[in-house]
Amino acid sequence: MADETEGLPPRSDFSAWYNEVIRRAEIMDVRYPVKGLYVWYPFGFALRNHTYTLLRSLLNRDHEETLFPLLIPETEFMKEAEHIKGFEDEVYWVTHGGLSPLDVKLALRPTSETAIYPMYALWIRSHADLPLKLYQVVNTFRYETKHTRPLIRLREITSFMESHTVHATWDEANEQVEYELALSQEFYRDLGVPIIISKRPDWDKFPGADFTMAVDAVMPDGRTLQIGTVHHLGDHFSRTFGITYEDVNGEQQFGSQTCYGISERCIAAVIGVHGDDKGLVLPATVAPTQVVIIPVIVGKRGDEILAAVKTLESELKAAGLRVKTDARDMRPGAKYYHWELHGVPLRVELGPRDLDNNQLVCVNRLGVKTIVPRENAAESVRKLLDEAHDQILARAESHLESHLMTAATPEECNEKLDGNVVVVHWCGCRDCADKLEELTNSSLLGTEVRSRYVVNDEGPCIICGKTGKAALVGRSY
Ligand SMILES: Nc1ncnc2c1ncn2[C@@H]1O[C@H](COS(=O)(=O)NC(=O)[C@@H](N)CS)[C@@H](O)[C@H]1O
Ligand SMILES: [Zn+2]
Repeated sequence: MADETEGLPPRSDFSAWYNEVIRRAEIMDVRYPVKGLYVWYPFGFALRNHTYTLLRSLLNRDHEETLFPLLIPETEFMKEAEHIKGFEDEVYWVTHGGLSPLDVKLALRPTSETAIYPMYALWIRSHADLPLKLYQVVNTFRYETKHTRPLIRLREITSFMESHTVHATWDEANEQVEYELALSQEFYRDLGVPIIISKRPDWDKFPGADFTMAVDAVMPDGRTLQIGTVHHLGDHFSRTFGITYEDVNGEQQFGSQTCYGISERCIAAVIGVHGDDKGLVLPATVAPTQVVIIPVIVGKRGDEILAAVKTLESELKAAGLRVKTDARDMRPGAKYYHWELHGVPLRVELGPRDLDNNQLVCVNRLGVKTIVPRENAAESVRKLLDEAHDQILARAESHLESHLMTAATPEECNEKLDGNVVVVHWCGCRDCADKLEELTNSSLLGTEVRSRYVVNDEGPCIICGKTGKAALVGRSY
C-alpha cells in the first residue's frame, strides 16, 4: 500500500515526519473525502485494537462496558446550560429522516452525558444502586474548526472511550477521579508514554464540571498533547437530569458524578513519543507484530533454514507471542527497513552459522543486539521484549525530563517554550494568565502539577509578583 523506497522526513521536522509515518506505516489513510474523517488501514486498526484491549483490561477491573445510542434528541442535549455553551459550536445535527424533516432534531454525540444521564435517572433509585461505573468505546463527532490531523484532532473521533460514574457523595466521586488518574498512569506506563497530570484552570475545565484533571504528553516538538481527562461533575448533571437515589434514611439525594475520556490520541502519543527517523517504535504490549523472524538464506542450506524458522515461529506463537516470518525473496536490509518502519519491537535472524551454533541473533527496534541460545527461545524473547520496553520508556522519560524547564520572567518563558514545556509560578488570577498566554503565545495548562520532574513549590507570580503556585505552561495540539 505504500512505497518503501524513499526515507521519511527526519523526526526533527515532526509535523512532516508524523504525517508521512501515518501513511507509510499504514496507520490511517487521510484521503477520505470529508475533512477530519480518516480511514484506518488494517495495520493501524490492529494497533488500535491492541491498545484498546489493554485499556479495557484496566477499566474492566472497576467498570462495566455498555453501549448507548449515537443520536441525542435536542430536548435532552439542551438541558444542561454550561454543557450546551461548551459544545454548541461543535455539534453536528441530523435534521431529516429521508425526505421528511424530523420534529425533534438529533445531535450526533460529541460526548455522551446527555444520552446516558436520562437513562441513569431511570436506573438509579436507591443507594444500593451506587456506585454505578460504566464506560463505552464509541465514535463521537465534533465540528472542530482548528487544524484537523489524524489521531490528534478529528471531526469523527473513532475510538472515544468515555467512562461515566455515579456515587453517593462528592468525596466518593473524588476518590473515583483519583482512581481514573491512577488507571491512566498504569495505561500510559504500559504504553511507555510518560505523562504530566495537572488541574486545568477553571476556564478550561469540561463544560458543566466542578473541575478537570488532565493528562498531558509532551511530543518531540515540545508541544503538549492532552491524552486524557477526568472530570468531577459534582451534582450539576444529576440535578439537571434528576439522577437521585434514596439514602439510608429514606431521603432523596442527588448523585455525585465523574466522567473520564481517552481517545485515539493515546495512539498519536505512542507514535510521536517513541518514533525515530526509521519510523514507528512500538511497545510490545500493543505492537500488532511483536517479533519478526528473518531467515538468512545463504548457500545451499535454504530448506534447512526455512524448516528451522518454521519450527521457531510455531514455538513462539504457542507461547502467545505475535510473530511473523519474512521469507520474501529480497535483501535482508530491505526487510529490516520494512519492519523497522512498522515499529516491530524485536527481529530474530536465523542463518547457517546460528543453526550450527544452536543460537538466535536478536536485534530490538532500538538496535540492541543479543545472541541467545535456541532452546527456551520463547522465554528469552519475552525477556528481550521486556528489556526493549524498559529501554523505550527510559528514552521517553529522559526526553520529557530534558524538555521540562522553569522560568521566572515572561521573556525567559517565551524563549524556553520553543520545544519545551515550562513551569512557572502563577498567583491564580485570570488576568495574569491571560497576560502570560498573550506574551508567550502559549496556554496555561494547569496547577497542582503531578510529575516526578516538577516541584509544586510557591514563588512570585511570573506576571504580578504576588505569591503564586507552580503552574504548567505549554503550546499544545
Ligand atoms: N477532536 C478530537 N480528536 C481527538 N481526540 C479528542 C478530540 N477532542 C477531544 N479529544 C480527546 O478526548 C478526551 C475527552 O474529551 S473531553 O472533552 O476532554 N472530555 C469529555 O468529553 C468528557 N465527557 C469525558 S468523556 C480529551 O481529553 C482529548 O484527549
Ligand atoms: Zn499574578
